Amino acid sequence: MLELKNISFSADGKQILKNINLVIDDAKFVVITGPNGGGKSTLAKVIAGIITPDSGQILLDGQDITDWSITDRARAGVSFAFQQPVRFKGVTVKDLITLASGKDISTAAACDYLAQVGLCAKDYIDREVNASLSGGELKRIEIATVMARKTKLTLFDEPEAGIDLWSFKNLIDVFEKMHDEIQASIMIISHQERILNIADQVVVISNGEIAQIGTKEEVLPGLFGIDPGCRYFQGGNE
Ligand SMILES: Nc1ncnc2c1ncn2[C@@H]1O[C@H](COP(=O)(O)OP(=O)(O)OP(=O)(O)O)[C@@H](O)[C@H]1O
Repeated sequence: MLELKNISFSADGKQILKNINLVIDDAKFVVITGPNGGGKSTLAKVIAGIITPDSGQILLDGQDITDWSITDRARAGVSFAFQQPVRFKGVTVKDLITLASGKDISTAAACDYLAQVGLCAKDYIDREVNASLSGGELKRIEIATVMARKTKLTLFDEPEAGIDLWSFKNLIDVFEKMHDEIQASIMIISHQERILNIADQVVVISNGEIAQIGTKEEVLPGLFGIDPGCRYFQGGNE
C-alpha cells in the first residue's frame, strides 16, 4: 500500500502540490486525471523520488520512503514510465528487458514482451535503444520493460502519448494483463476516457489539490456532465 500524507511542493515561488493525502491500496488500478498544469506529473515524480516534497510523508507498506533515492524506491518495487522515455545509447532492447526483469531471461521471453506491446520482436530485439527509435517505438519498449520488471507499484505518465498507430485496445489489454497477472498497483496519468473506464479508482487533481476521488462510477458522470457541449476528456484513438 502506498500512502501520501500532507504532500506539498513548490517551485519558483508557486505552490504546485497542496497538502495531498492519498492512499493507493494493493493491486488497484488508479487513474489520475484533471486539467493541464494541475499537478499530476509532479505528483508522480514525488512518488518515484525524482523530486522531493517540501513537506509531508510517503509510506510504502508502512515504511517511510520520503527521503529514499529513485534507485532505492525502484528496488523497493516502484517503477516509473516517463511521458518522454529515456534513450540508452549502447544498450540493446534485449539488454534493457533483461536488466528490467532482473534475471537472465531467454530471447524468446524478451520477444514475448515486445509482441505484447505490438512490436515485431525480430525487428527490435537487437536494436540499440538510441535516437534511431521513434518516440512511439521507444514508448512501447518502455512499457515492455515495465512489464518485465513486475514491480509492486508502476506509475505511467500519459502512456497513450505518441502511440497513435498502435491500436488503443492493445494498450488497455496490456494494463489489464499487468493488473491481473502481477496483482500490482498501477497508477496511470491519463486524459483518455477509455483508460478512465477501466480504473478501480479515479483521482482528479486540479490546481495542486485532489478535487475528487472515487470509483469511476462515482467520478465520471460528474466529470462528463460538467459541460456536455465541451468534452474535456479525449476518446481513445480508433
Ligand atoms: N520545476 C518547476 N518550476 C516551475 N513550475 C513548475 C515546475 N514543475 C512544474 N511546474 C508547474 O506546475 C504545474 C503543474 O505541472 P505538472 O506537470 O505537474 O502538471 P500536469 O497536471 O501533469 O499537466 P499536464 O496535464 O499538462 O501534463 C504547471 O503549472 C507547471 O508549469
